[in-house]
This record gives sequence, structure tokens and C-alpha cells, in this order.
Amino acid sequence: MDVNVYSRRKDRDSEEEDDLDTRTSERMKSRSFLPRYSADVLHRLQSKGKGGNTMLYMVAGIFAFGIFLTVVNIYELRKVQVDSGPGEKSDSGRRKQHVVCVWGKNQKTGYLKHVYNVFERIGYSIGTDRNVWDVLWSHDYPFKEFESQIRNLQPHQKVNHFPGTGYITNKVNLATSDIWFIPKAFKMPQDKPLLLKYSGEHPQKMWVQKSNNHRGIKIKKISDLDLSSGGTFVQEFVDKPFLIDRRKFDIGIYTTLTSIDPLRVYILDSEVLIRFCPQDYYPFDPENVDKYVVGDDYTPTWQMPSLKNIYEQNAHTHKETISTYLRQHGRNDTKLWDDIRQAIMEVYISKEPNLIGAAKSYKSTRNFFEMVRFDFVVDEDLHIYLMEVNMSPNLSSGHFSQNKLLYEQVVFNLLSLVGVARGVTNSIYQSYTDEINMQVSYKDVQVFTETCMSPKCQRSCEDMECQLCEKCLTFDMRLTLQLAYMEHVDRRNCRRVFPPPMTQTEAKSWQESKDTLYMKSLNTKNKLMHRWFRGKCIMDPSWCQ
Ligand SMILES: Nc1ncnc2c1ncn2[C@@H]1O[C@H](COP(=O)(O)OP(=O)(O)OP(=O)(O)O)[C@@H](O)[C@H]1O
Repeated sequence: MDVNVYSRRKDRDSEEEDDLDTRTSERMKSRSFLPRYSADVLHRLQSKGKGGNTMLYMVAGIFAFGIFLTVVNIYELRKVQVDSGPGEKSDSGRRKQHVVCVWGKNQKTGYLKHVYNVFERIGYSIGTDRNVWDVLWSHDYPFKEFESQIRNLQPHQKVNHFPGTGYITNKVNLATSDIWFIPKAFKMPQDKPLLLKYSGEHPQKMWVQKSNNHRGIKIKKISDLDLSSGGTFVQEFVDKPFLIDRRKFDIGIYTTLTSIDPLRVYILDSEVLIRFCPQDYYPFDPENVDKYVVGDDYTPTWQMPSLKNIYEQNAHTHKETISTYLRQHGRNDTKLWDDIRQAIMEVYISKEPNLIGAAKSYKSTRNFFEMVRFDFVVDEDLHIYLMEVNMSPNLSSGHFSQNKLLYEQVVFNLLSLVGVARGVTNSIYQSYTDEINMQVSYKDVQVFTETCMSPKCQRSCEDMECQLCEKCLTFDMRLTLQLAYMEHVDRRNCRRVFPPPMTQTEAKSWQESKDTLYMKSLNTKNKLMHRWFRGKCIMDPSWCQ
């Protein structure tokens, strides 16, 4: 770090530390309405004389409880503020440089080069000690390898995976989830009778067999499939794909889960991965996988005759290149992207209960984030089909050096969204009150002013409508809203898929009593999260999307 900057920071740090108690109590004043409210009632009861005695004792009890809560809150806040991580620190206890531990097998091949590049550019030092880090970037699922570290995470430490992510990224789990945009699949060997019945009724259908670990597929007749092989599934082959220059392609969407319970999911909206099959689809030949399987030796966008000009000469992204091509051919590109967002949202909504269950044994889920890639294929009618969700999608430009830009943007946007790369380098858990407040104060998260000022919400927090009001916010929910706020302002090119974006008109006319079936299926925290974004959207349209 630049020495002058460091010494300026040091001065500021010591002033801030001296002032910690004052600021903590100021903050608590605004957070703990209970003692203020109780004192006021106490005063009024005392002035009523004898008849108020029983009430007086009750109120005194509430008052004492309020003090107890305040003390607990101050303790929690102090804990959050002074928790220090393992990285290098200044004299006043603040961090000089954050540390990332990058973990993955065979790193000498350089497949994580772009991950290192981005971390270095955002000021992280690369850790060499697996016990000393602020961020763990693990290529493999880390919950066994780093079990003791992950079980003892400090609030500011971040891990790039969620426990239980296999409910989404495990092929068998996902394919047999019975979700409308996933091709029909049967688990082997238990669903063999169902498969035989279904294939008997639909003799024209083609089938592929997949497993969690096996890569690559090949179309086979039912009679040639191994229907007794455990851990595999047989999936309907999606024929009649949408072709560009006679080639089948798939679309990869970089998707980030930032929170569960409540759920928040984003996609990188500015860019996607497009991969074409190396050979023309027709004349179709099930023996030739290069015609219908997108593999490692795929053909990139810039080699496709109809796309070259849009992508290279006119310098558009992969996403805009595909959109332009679709519009040029009278197709509705907006609907395609909307369907994709809807599909991603539905996967997370349906799997969130599993993720919550898997994370139960960890101290907090706020330490986790996860970026995956959803791969879709598209048929002639632009219907989408989800092929798989990749846990640690390829970020190596070894095969195509042109992909360096894409991968570094993917990583940078992700790290910004989750608060690892941001202007104020201390995380919300390590920051001092002024530093937190200047980024997101308790005032910034207030919504639905009139509702919150209504007698109903002034009196009680029982009604769902009142639960986002200052008086009713729990410590936990306020922190959730602060984190959601920070994600929104730091999201760069990422856009929310859940809670879903809406227009300001929709937000204003939304009637919770007429909620759609999916809204009704949401748990209370998700409903509140959804409602909060709607409230922000009503106040400022930049929050709608
Ligand atoms: N049911 C299907 N219908 C049509 N095409 C399919 C089907 N399953 C797989 N494919 C094709 O094969 C490609 C690879 O399949 P899949 O993603 O399941 O396996 P993979 O070998 O793990 O691939 P990846 O390189 O994406 O990790 C898909 O992108 C798609 O083009």
C-alpha cells in the first residue's frame, strides 16, 4: 500500500478507535427503540398514580429486558466491529492488505491465472498459508478439505461455495428434478420401468445417458443403454435445435448466489458464453457427436461467418451478437433472455430448502457466495432447455486466448457484487460505524414511509406490511437489508434474477393479496426480501432492475 495513504489511514484509525464508544452508543440509540419507548410509557404510567402499579411492574420488566437487549446488541456490534481476520494489520488493528487463498489441483497448468490476475489487481495478496486468508477461492468443493477452517469462519471471511451446492450442480439431482425446462430424465436403475413405458409411448424420441462424473454424451437406442447402471440417468435428447450457420450451440450464463434465507441470485447480464458444435448439424448422424455435442474443442463466436462482423468488426459482446442475429432473423431475443432468467430463478427457488438444510450446521451462511454457469440449448422455436449447471466453470483462456477478457470480467463483476472488490476495502463486518454508515446506513434501507408511519405499524409489528419498518426490523434483518443494498450498488454488470426485477408501475400497483402462486410458495424472509426491493423500486427506478 502507498505509504502516504497508509499513514493517513493510521491517523484516521486512531481517531475512530477513540470514538468507538460514542459512535456505538449513537448507533444503538437509533437501533434500539425499545428502551426509549418503554421509558416514555413508564413516565406516563407513573403520572396515573396507584391504579397503574401492576402495569408499572410489567413495564419495568419490559424496560429491564430492553436494557438487556441493548447490552447484547452493543456486545454483538462491538464483536462485529473489532473482529479482525488473519491478514496483515496496521498498528491500530486494521488491515493493510487482504489475503486470498486460491485452492485447486494442478494449478501449474495456469487454469486459475485470471482468478489470480483479478485478485492482484483489486489489491489482494496471495496467501500461502491455508489457515490465513480473508477469501477462500476453491476450484473444488472445499467443505471437506477446509472443514475445520470453514466451521470456524470469522464474520468477514468469504468462501466461494455454498454448502449443498450439489443439489443444483449435481447432474443427476438437477436432471431428475422435474422442472419444465429440463429435458425429461429417468434415474437408473429405479426408474427403468417408467422409462420403458414412456419410450414405448414415444418411439420417435432419442436418448442420452449421463452420470455425475462422466463427461460427453452419445445418442443411443433404448436397447443399447445400460439401464442397470447406478448413479446414471437417461435423458430425452432435444432435437431440432436452433441453428446459426447450420451449427448447434449452447449458451452459458454466469450466475451468482449471494444469499439464502432470504434468497438473492444475480446473473452477469452484460456477457454470456456461446459455444458452437465443431460440425454442421445436418445431415444428422447420431454416431458423430461433433454434430450435436458442444465440447472443449467448440467453435467460438468469432469463427462463425454470420457473427464475425457483429462480434469483431462492430465490437459487440457475445450476448449482443446473438441478440442482433436473432433480431435480424425476426426472432424475439428479449423473450429468450427473459425465459433464461425465469428458469434460473425457478431452479434456485426450488432448491433453496435443500441449501438451507445443508447450511444448517454452519455458524452463518453470510460467509458464502457461489458463481456457477447455467448451460442452455435452444430449439427451433427458441424454447430453452437446461443442460447442466457447472460448479466451477472453466475460467481458463488456454484454449482460446480471446476469452481472457470474458473470464476476467466474470471474476471482477462477481467479486464486486459480493463485496470482495469494492472501494472501501474493509468488509461490513470489520468496518467502523462511520465507514459502514457512509456506504449504507440504517436510513438507506427504509422503505414504505406512509405504511410505516400509519397507526397500524406504529402500534405493532404483527402485520407483514410493517415488518420492514424501522421499529420492527430485527438486528439480523437490518443486516440482511444492508448487505442487499451493498450488493445492489456494487453489482456492476450483474443483475438480479431473484427477487425478480419489475417496473416501477408494477411495483406501485403490486397487490400482495393477489400474489402469484410462486409468491405464495415463498417463505417469510423471501417475501420480505421481495417486498423490500419493491419498496426501493417505488422510491427510485434504478432499484427496479
Ligand atoms: N439431452 C440433451 N439434448 C440435446 N443435447 C444435449 C443433451 N444433453 C447434452 N447435450 C449436448 O451435449 C453438450 C454437453 O452435455 P453436458 O453439458 O450434459 O455434458 P458435459 O460433458 O459435462 O459438458 P460441459 O462441457 O458443458 O461440462 C451440451 O452442451 C449439449 O450440446
